[in-house]
Amino acid sequence: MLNINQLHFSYDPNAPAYDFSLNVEAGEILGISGKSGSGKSTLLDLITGFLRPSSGSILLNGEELNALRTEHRPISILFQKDNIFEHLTAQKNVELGLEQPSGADALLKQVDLEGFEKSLCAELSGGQQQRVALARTLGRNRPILLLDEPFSALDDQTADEMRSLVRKLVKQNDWHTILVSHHQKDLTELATRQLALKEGKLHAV
Ligand SMILES: Nc1ncnc2c1ncn2[C@@H]1O[C@H](COP(=O)(O)OP(=O)(O)OP(=O)(O)O)[C@@H](O)[C@H]1O
Repeated sequence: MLNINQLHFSYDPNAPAYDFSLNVEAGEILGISGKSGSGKSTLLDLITGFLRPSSGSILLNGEELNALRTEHRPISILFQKDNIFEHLTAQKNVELGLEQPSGADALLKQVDLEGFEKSLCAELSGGQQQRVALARTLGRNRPILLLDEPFSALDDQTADEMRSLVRKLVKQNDWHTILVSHHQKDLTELATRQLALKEGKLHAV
């Protein structure tokens, strides 16, 4: 279980204060909606450690993550774009996430990219690029997955396919997943539970 308890943060003393509390079970996708500027990126940055809270805790299965530097937190992130190195092949991108460089092809197969191992990522479609990023996520297999508008740059059909794939992988790997999105379809079709971010706090939907 991922527990975020009263994570308190403010950009400066005169700015609005954020106070975040949430829980995510293994294999669950918590959807977070919120208007532009409501603080969705701020929440994700606090979880990854790019921002430091003034108080509160982040616990994964009882273990405190606050003290860990960003690169040591057991977290993968999938953004809308720029998740991969376009000048490298699909295989190389996946290998970057692995401790030993074997196994990338099997991971690419799991995201239906068999036959694209040697393709330059710059030549792949947006959906295929997201699949490469997911293969790398699979290879690292970190227990927390943050999805930041991950399907917004994709056409409807590709976004549908990606939602199915992500749903399957989260379940298979028991990732504690938080999805932030403006897109109602992402939230209704992917999230197992939803919260709305308003005025610095999370509310039940
Ligand atoms: N580095 C910063 N310094 C001061 N204020 C900031 C900083 N970054 C963000 N903010 C402010 O904090 C608020 C929340 O920003 P945040 O980027 O978290 O919103 P968001 O919900 O992710 O928005 P969007 O959906 O547009 O990406 C906004 O009012 C923003 O202007």
